[in-house]
This record gives sequence, C-alpha cells and structure tokens, in this order.
Amino acid sequence: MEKFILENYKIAKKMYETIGVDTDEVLERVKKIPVSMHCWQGDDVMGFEGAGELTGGIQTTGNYPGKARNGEELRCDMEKALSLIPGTHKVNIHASYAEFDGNKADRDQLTPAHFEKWVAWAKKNGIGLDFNETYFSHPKSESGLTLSSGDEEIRRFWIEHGKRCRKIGEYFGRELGQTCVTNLWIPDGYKDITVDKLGPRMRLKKSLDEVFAEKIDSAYNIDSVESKVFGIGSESYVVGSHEFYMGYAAQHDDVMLTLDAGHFHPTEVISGKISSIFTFKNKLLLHVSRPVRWDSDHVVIFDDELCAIMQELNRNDLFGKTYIALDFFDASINRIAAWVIGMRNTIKAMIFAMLEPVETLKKAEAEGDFTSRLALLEEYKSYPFSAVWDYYCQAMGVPVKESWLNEVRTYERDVLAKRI
Ligand SMILES: C[C@H](O)[C@H](O)[C@@H](O)C(=O)CO
Ligand SMILES: [Mn+2]
Repeated sequence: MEKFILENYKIAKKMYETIGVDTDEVLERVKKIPVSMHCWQGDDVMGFEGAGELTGGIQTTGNYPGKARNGEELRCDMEKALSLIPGTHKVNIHASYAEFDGNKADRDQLTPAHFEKWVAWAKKNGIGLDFNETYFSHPKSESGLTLSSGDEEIRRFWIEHGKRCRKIGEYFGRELGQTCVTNLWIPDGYKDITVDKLGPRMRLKKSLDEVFAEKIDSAYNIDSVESKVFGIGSESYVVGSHEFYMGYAAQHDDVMLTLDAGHFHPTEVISGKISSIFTFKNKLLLHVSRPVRWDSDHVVIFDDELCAIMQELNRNDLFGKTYIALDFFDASINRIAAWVIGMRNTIKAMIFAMLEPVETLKKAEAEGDFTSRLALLEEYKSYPFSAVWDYYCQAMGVPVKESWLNEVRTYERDVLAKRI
C-alpha cells in the first residue's frame, strides 16, 4: 500500500502542476492549521458535575456503549482519536468538564485550579486548549433564561460564571503558549409566543458588557459569541439571535462572532455568510457541524457544505483569521470513530479546497467568462485530490484510508467494552 500511495501522489502532484497548484506547498500550509476537537462528543455532553440530564435545548440520541465517565477516560479516548488524525490540533472543553477532586465548586466559583489536569495533559501532548462557558444543565438555567434573566440573582450568577471562564481561558493561553478561544453560547429563549422580546435582549447586552469588561491579552484569550435560531423548548424566541450577536460583535472589535453550521434556517448555509462577516470583522470562529433537518449535531461528513466552507476560507485567504472548531455529538456510534470521521473529513476538505486554482477561477469570473468558471469548477472536482490526502496521512504517520477503523475496533474491545 505504502508504495502505491507514494506513486499516486507523484502522479497527482504532476497533474496539479499543470493547473498551477503546488501540492507540497498545500500540505505545508494544512499542517499549520489546527482544528479544535470538542471533548463533549466523548460523553454525550454530560460533563463531570453529575448533572444527570442534558438541558438547554440540545440533545444527544443513542446509547452506544463505552462512553467516557471521567477526565482520565475522556482524555484517554481523545488521545486515541488524535493518534488517528493527521496534524497537530487543539482540544475544546466546556466549563462543565471541571475536575474537583471531592471539592465541588459551583459554576460561579470556578478557577483555573479546576482545570489543572486538562492543562497538564495538553502540555504532555503538545496541544492547545479552547474553552466554552456552560450555561445549561444546571438548576440556575431551568427557567430558560441565564444572562438575559430578569431575576437579578440568576443573572449575576451567570455573569460571574462568564467572567471566571475568561480567566480560565487566559490561564490556558498563558500556560500552553497558544491563544485560547473562549466561546459564549446561552440557551436563553421561550417555547411559545413571546411578548417582550426586547427586555431579555437589553439585559443580555448589559450582561455581556460586564462579562467582557476586563481586558485580557488577546495573545492568551479571545472571546466569541454564538447565536442560534431555535432550540428544543425555545422554538419561538431565542434571545441570542444572529442579528443580536452581529450587532454586538460589530460594536466590539475584541469580540468575535461564532458561526455554527446548525444554527440557521435549514436552507441557510454558513459558507455563504463568511465573507459578510469578514467585511466588518477580522476574525471568526466556526463551529463545524452537520444539521439534518434541525440542529441535530450529526457527525461532520465530506459534503458540499463542508467543502464550500473550506473553499470560502481558501479563496479569500482567511485560514489565518478563522478558528475552526467541531461541534457535534452522536451517541449512536462509536464515539472515538465519530471524532476521527469528523476531524479527518474537516482536514480532507481543507486540502480539497486548497488544491483549487483560485486565481484561474477568479480571473474567469472577473472577465465575465461564466462558462469557463462553471466548466472549470466542475472539472477541478475530479482531479486526484484523494491521492494528496492519502499521502498526507502517510507522511504524517497516521493510518491511510479506512485502516484507522481497525485501531478503533481494537480500542473498543480492549478499553471501551470494559466500561460497565
Ligand atoms: C455543547 C456546545 O456548547 C453547544 O453545542 C453549542 O456550541 C451549540 O452549538 C448549542 O447548540
Ligand atoms: Mn455550536
């Protein structure tokens, strides 16, 4: 196999040269782009607080055996997944994955000390960490409103949580020498027709101003805000809508916008929104997910939208300004396989996009030659990009093609099956 991969690559390299693309250069570029792998795929978003129930209008379905039950298991599973994915990446954790060692602290009391094990593990593995504030699966979010609550005690509790999370993000960035992106998503909204839609939004704005009041060195921590169109139980009204956060991010240079692929109407795609955001902002966070009819958080596959997202970043030279994170949770299949499939597809789509001769296409478009534009776009799709992808896996020392699945099966038998 090894020999064929190399031979295929040599031919692919020559073919891409004929259209002005240097495959070696593409692989050098892709190597430098980290993808943030989300820890919550490993335990169905349960976290370590013993919450028992996932709330906030998000849902995992399925009961595949072997889910991680604590930090050690989760980190071990992620190490396994990362060993099957080419490149050096980041890990994205939620505040609900704090570790207490018997001394439980509520969300408004979290400190960097509760994440020391994550940092030690990240250092050992040479990876960066990203962070997410957790405003769900908690008694104080049961009313459906957190940062937008009219109950001052509740609102203050969550403001304190947000502030503390940013300090934890700063700690990650400082300790690991890689900027931590701290993402803020709240589940706030109402199930049914809402009379006062302005009040909660005004309160959310006030809360965000407090959460973000302290300036933190952007070398260590960058903040981002994530909108949504609806959730389960917030079908009629979501406080943190796209328009709301667009406005907020437009007014605050240091706050990024997060685009989650599952957070828009089913016919909307985030690939179509990226250029609008970059007209006004110079950074963006993506939550790469796969909505199936709703925000179902299916595992990312190599589909048109994934390629379109990566093409958009490549065509506009935006890889250096965009943080790419995954966000899905499927409990119906092997959870390590879910990570590997989603991560490998994301990287594969980056390579696919980078192999496009952008200048040729832009020239045809600028000259009004839409016939060539369409003809070339279609023909480029069947250039041998998979030979480049296979070679990348081989060169990076990870399994080529589906051979990674054997390793996941072995791990399932030796480790996951024993978690009863
Ligand atoms: C678990 C995450 O915080 C969550 O998926 C969030 O990013 C989101 O997308 C909620 O729908
Ligand atoms: Mn998301």
